[in-house]
Amino acid sequence: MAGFFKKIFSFGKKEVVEERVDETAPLPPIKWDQLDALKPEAEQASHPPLDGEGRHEVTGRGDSAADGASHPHPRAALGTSPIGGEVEPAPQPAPSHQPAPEEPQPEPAPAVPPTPEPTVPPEPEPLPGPKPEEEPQPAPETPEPPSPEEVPVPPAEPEPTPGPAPEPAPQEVPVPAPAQPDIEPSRPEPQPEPTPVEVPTPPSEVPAETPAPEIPPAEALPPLRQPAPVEPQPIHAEIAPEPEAAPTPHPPLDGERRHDVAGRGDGAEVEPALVPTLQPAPEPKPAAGKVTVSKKVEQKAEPVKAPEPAPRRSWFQRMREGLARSSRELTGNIAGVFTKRKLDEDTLQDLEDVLIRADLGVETALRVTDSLASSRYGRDVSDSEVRAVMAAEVEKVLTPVAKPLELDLSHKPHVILVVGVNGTGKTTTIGKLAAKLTDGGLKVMLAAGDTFRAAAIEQLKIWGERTKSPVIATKLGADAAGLAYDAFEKAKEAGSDVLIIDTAGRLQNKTELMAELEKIVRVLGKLDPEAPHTVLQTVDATTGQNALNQVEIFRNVAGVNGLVMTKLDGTARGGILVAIAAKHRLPVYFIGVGEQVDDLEPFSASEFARAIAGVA
Ligand SMILES: Nc1nc2c(ncn2[C@@H]2O[C@H](COP(=O)(O)OP(=O)(O)OP(=O)(O)O)[C@@H](O)[C@H]2O)c(=O)[nH]1
Repeated sequence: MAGFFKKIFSFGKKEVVEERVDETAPLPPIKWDQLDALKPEAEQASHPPLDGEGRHEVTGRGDSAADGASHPHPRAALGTSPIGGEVEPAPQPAPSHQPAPEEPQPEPAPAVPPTPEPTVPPEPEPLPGPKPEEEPQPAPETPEPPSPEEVPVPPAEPEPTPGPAPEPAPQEVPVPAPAQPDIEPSRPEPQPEPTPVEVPTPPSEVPAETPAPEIPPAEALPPLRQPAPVEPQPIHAEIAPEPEAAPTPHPPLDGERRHDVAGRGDGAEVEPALVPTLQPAPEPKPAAGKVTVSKKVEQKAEPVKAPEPAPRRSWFQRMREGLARSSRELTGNIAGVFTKRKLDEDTLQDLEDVLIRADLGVETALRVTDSLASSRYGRDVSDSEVRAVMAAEVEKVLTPVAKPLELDLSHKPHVILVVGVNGTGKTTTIGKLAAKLTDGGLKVMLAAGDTFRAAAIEQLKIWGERTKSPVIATKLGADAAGLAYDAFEKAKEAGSDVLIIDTAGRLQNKTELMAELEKIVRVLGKLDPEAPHTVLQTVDATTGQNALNQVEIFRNVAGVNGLVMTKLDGTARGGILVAIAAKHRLPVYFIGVGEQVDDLEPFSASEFARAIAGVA
């Protein structure tokens, strides 16, 4: 018996060792009788062999299918190393397990976000750490990618598996293509390509997995799964910078990190957004440029005020324009005389007539013709040569009278008595002169001595306001001499530098005029024997030859010692000034070429002579 048992036991071992080959051979002769008797014992004997490793392998295979649940755990725990190498020979069980891991795979795709989330906190470190840990999972899955290719086997199994993990795997599993979709869900577009599908999956990850293509295609599968984890990594890397951007506040949170990150990103973005919003606020500050617009508008308004600049033309320009009529008439007549004609007695006589008609006076006309005859008699002479000679001779006449007005401020005040015919511009000239003096820092007082005309009083008050000069006035028709006396005293009391006295200019009663002017001079002399220190006569250039008589009268009655030629603008009779200067030899201090305050300029003999002669 003992020997029999030994044989059987040893036989059994042989069978076990030799497996099926030995079993086929011996089965026909012996087995049935002995085995039937031995069966219970064999079963009893089977328990002891449990310790043997060989049964483990067998049972292990048989149990593996039944144990399903238990195996998945060890696989998950064991990782790829044991199973991975053996799995190839036993693919079926592996797929059963694979679907389970596959399920996690589809899950990883959705779950991927969580994986990155945990990885997020340790961005640099966790990345390497989680990779090896996750790799075991992808490793079992790595066979899966071939399984999708081999899918025919797994599809039946994945269907049962759908029970455990129904959602993604089952529907996708039935067809190998769906298995790909399993991968695809995590990576959508690559699906159309079968194995390349995996490649396409990496392409999304390509940047990180570029090394994977270097690995042979068989291994490409594992890298494919790795890329899946890798993908989140780059994502983390990408996300990482964001949290870095706004890391400080929320440091730790894993899953929330992304949320936080997103939140941070949002927050961080929000802050910058706020900042830019704040910046736009400062930008509007530069947008203060808008303010400039309003300023421009103001500037536009200003030019509206600037119509006055028109009279800003230079004095000489204004004088030339003012004498234009006089010059045109004169030069035109001269040209008519000397067109293709030699200088002879007739031409000289014609020229003399032209100059006299231009109010230059006989004396000045003779000076010009004499000058031409002495140098150019019997020669062809152009009108320009004639005008040049005329300008030179006129200048010679005017130069002695072209003197600046000098005020002796040793007299307090320096009294200026302004006389002239009505309407020649006395009051206006007083206002212009007061403006010059006050602008020069002198203290000026005005006296409204024309008591016969109310408008003259009011007009002087206006000029007083413009020039900030006090105006001494009395009731209409009052004694002009009495007013002059009072104004002189007040000017002394006020410490005025200059007192300017306006007077009436009635010529219809020469006796009354002379009596009044003499009285004013006499009264002023009581306060200062030398007053009035300056007696200015305004001469209206438009009056022509009458100006010569006016200067004659006022010079005799009031002791005029200086002239102001007014209204030279727009008259054709400016030559009268030359005639007056030649006859009376009185200083011409100023000439008036307009009604504005600055239309009073010192007289220049040269400029006036060239202007009236039409010489540039
Ligand atoms: N175009 C021009 N007009 C002038 C000039 N000077 C004065 N006028 C004008 O001539 C007019 C008479 O000027 P007034 O200053 O009142 O003359 P006035 O001699 O004081 O006259 P009465 O007060 O009546 O004695 C006014 O309309 C002045 O604006 C000038 O140089 N050129």
